[in-house]
Amino acid sequence: MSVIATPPPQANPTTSPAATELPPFDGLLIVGFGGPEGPDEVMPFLENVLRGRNVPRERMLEVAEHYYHFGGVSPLNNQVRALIAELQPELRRRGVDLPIAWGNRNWKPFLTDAVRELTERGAKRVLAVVLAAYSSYSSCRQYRENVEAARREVAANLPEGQQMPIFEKMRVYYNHPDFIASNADRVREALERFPVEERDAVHVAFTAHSIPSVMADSCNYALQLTEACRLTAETLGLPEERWKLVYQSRSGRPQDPWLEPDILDHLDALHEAGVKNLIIHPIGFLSDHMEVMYDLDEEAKHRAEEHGMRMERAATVGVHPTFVAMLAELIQERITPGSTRRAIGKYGPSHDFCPVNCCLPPGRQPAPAIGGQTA
Ligand SMILES: CC1=C(CCC(=O)O)c2cc3nc(cc4[nH]c(cc5[nH]c(cc1n2)c(C)c5CCC(=O)O)c(CCC(=O)O)c4C)C(CCC(=O)O)=C3C
Ligand SMILES: [Fe+2]
Repeated sequence: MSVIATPPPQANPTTSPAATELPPFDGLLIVGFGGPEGPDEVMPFLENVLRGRNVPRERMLEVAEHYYHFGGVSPLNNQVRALIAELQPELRRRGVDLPIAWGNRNWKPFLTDAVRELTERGAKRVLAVVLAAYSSYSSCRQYRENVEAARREVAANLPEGQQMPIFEKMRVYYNHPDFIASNADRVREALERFPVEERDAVHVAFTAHSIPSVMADSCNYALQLTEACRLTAETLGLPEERWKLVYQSRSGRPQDPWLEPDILDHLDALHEAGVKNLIIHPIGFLSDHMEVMYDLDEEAKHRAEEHGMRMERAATVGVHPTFVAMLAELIQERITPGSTRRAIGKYGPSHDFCPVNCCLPPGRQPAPAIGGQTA
């Protein structure tokens, strides 16, 4: 365990630079994963995703085929554009009027350009809104490192008279009441596609991106996912024996353990158990991007059909108004010192500043990152 200095008592229970020393937030950075928008972009995008990773070339070529199957276009970038288009007026309605820039880890528009844009606009303190609801190396720390790397790149070529902004990261929100409410709504929408008399027997498989077991051991990813599923099921009145958290989109080398069970194995098990009706809800993702379209709507759908099962895929939260309102609330909360920090369930609101070595897999050198505790 790392030793973390006890923070002073404050509304925000994390160690941060004394708020009085800092300028107010004056910019928002939306941080996404990125996806290709044409066939020529698929391979360079995948090279970016997998640089330095233990993922065999065959897996990369296989995933390239998933993208080509849809014309080489991931829907992800357009989904982020749609989300920002909803978020902007929602923020303005709340009296929050900050410039927004958007940048991705793996593809255009890149983070470095977004950081440069905010810097050129004279931003002094920027809140990074990462489009991921749970903590893990992939979904939290790596984004924090990516923003810091972008910040350094921009800082290295800073025109005279310009100053670099400070960057912080918004907390994860897997247990925010409005995140849970939006997910529950999505499952309900799918449930309504079943005949009324069958609804009481429909099973729900919640899915999330699998990650390597060593990565999972160093973070609360599975714990947070389990809690989000539990809270969503509770909201729906869904008994424990009718839902399960499973994983999808396993990558990596076959010999390395990743989080299980896989959705396809789960479909086999449900079939064995005589289950006829299933909803798959990708609670681990925020939009219906390529891994949802391919791994669920193609692969899992096909497996369900082989088993003679009815499978309905629930939508991700996407631009659900309650989800958009939650993002706006979290932004408002963070830029307004002393705000109430809403969360439900067992764990309370997640930290604003990540502890030292938060989500750091063993053997990985900590790279410089934004949004960490300073004491
Ligand atoms: C936790 C997590 C999230 C959720 C949090 C978040 O949203 O960030 C997520 C999201 C996404 N993952 C995505 C795509 C891919 N992920 C890959 C590979 C990997 N993902 C991982 C984890 C996660 N991934 C990991 C541990 C790897 C192995 C390589 C590594 O250690 O980094 C690969 C490589 C090929 C392969 O699948 O092997 C691709 C193409 C897309 C975009 C889809 C589109 O284009 O529409 C999105 C939103
Ligand atoms: Fe991924």
